[in-house]
Amino acid sequence: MVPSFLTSCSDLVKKWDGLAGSGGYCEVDVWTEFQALTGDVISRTAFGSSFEDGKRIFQLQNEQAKLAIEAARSPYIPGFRFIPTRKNKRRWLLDDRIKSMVRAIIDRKSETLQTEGSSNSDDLLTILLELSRDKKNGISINDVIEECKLFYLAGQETTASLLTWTLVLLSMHPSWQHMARDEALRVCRKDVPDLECINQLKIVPMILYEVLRLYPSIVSLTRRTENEIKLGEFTFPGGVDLLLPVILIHHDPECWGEDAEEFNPERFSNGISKAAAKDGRSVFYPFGWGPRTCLGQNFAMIQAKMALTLILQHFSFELSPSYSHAPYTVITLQPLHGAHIILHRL
Ligand code: HEM
Repeated sequence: MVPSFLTSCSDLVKKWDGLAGSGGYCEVDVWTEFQALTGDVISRTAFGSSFEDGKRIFQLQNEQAKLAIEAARSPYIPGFRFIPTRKNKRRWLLDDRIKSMVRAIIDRKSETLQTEGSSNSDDLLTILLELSRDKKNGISINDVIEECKLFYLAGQETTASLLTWTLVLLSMHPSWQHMARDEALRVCRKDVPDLECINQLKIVPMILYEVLRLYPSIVSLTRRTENEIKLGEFTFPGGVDLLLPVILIHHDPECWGEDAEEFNPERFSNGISKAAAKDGRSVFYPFGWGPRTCLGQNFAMIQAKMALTLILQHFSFELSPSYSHAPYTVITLQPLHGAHIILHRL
């Protein structure tokens, strides 16, 4: 996992270095750049050597998700989704293509597993295929396909959103940018960061938590009551959909104090539980909570720390004059007009 992170993050820094050219600076839309980075990382982790094919699948999935959101936002007409309109036909075609491409990767991988065994690969697909071989407790090939798709949907944009808002906020708060860079250079020097040095960072994770508090990638969670349940002073019958407004709780002065709207990573200096007026663990939900909590939170945090450390080691950055602050939600919290940042090579 970590080598995949490093390969992808180092490629990004090299690309930016090239763009900076002899002038030593360049402007990039980090929202687009980080989506490509996190897609690359997940594709490598999920599909190993087939990661280029995986990326093509993910592009099709993106298009499919956009069409699904458009449909969900249109007035509901029963049965309309079965009518062969241009967009519906495109959705069906995308579904077929994605499934057949994933199936082709799976077939190739199964063949390699049969001839070479699994000792050389630790990608998600190999692990899932090993599970699907267990006839008694195993999962079906359809489950394998769905898991690969979910892994990408859940992990790509969320992590890109975290990294994007981090660069935006560190541009708005240069003193925290300096502190983070000092730490990155002190702990990891100019070396390629490994897991050991990443784990020694204190300020970088404080910053990432504060970004997730103010700009949670997923702004609300839903739950359905199974049976009658009492929550605080309210009693809900079974079958009720509840919405947990993560972003509102994260901005509530009763939980976080009068400076709840301010970017102050210091509040996380003694860990999550001490960050809020109440126990931080009960008012901080960037990765959800309970049995359905995010499976990829460690994956996301290691990737974000590694990417941020590499960027801090090589560049200082500021907002472009063309940047306009407009967070909006399409599944994840994203910048409506992109996030244009000027990078200066150090
Ligand atoms: C900053 C990055 C991320 C954020 C903020 C985030 C946030 C979340 C949230 C809020 C949930 C819903 C939890 C709930 O309902 O209680 C979730 C679920 C999930 N996440 Fe993440 N996630 C991130 C990255 C990732 C990554 C990188 C992966 C995979 C590599 C991933 C895989 C999943 C999966 C599989 C679920 C579904 C768990 C289930 O329903 O049982 N996430 N995530």
